[in-house]
Amino acid sequence: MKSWKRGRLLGSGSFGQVFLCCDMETGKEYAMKQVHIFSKNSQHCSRVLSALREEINILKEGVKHPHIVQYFGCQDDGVVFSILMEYMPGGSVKDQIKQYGPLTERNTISYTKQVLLGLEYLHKKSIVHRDVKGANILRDNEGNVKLSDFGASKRLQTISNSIMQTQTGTIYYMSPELLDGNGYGRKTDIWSLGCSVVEMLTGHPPWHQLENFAAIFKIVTSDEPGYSLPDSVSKQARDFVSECFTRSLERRPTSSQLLYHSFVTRAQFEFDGT
Ligand SMILES: Nc1ncnc2c1ncn2[C@@H]1O[C@H](COP(=O)(O)OP(=O)(O)OP(=O)(O)O)[C@@H](O)[C@H]1O
Repeated sequence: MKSWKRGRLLGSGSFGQVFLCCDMETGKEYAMKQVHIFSKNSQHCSRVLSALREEINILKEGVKHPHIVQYFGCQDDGVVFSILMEYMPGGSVKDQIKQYGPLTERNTISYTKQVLLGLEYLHKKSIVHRDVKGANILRDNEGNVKLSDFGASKRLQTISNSIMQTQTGTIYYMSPELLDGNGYGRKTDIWSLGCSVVEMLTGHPPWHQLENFAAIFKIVTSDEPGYSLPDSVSKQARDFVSECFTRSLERRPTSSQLLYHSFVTRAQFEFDGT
């Protein structure tokens, strides 16, 4: 990564910043996520760093899909850990909502289908994304989206010394089983996808009006997540979201099953008149 030059700041997250950067040999642009390393001399931190390097090398070689942001490598100089990845010029779906407001149903269908294809690919490889949300669905300039920030991001949190380390905002996308201490599984991503579809259609995930602690309580104890979709939203969309919010893990559908849901399959003929 010798010939890289760092460009403008693309955005900041809970524990790092993402910069545009350019390979001066080829002129190709990439995104570089940088995290300041906390207590780099501690044994724990160096263990996490080497696990992170290993993980990114595996992701770089073994995870390639049109709806997954590609990792290209990583480096650290003892102070900053940098991950080089595919540049998505449209920013995130969260950025889109911030700038233009909630998405139309048609746009939501298109993004949801693409995210499902990415999730199906990851899940078939036994990879759980763990952080599906609008901020991690990145856009090109032509209506295509890709999932970013999987796997490695939890380790980045461990090595980071960011004052924003508490992942504010992420709690709203977490499933009841995760908050109950039963860990992550593929079905957890499906719950978070449901939250992301609510975010696309309304601008916010369920329970967004509550503080973190109150939101956790509601997610764990309520039969139905707290959201209300606009009147114009179709029955298919409502049914898709409530399927994602099935509390029983066995009954909650998989990404492959959801790809056959009428919400995503009807897009072509209903909207394009074909
Ligand atoms: N590959 C990329 N291409 C273009 N922009 C990106 C890319 N990755 C991230 N960004 C921009 O940088 C912002 C910060 O990304 P980052 O992954 O650090 O945090 P986040 O996912 O928004 O939040 P959190 O860290 O809480 O999960 C994103 O919201 C997006 O606008």
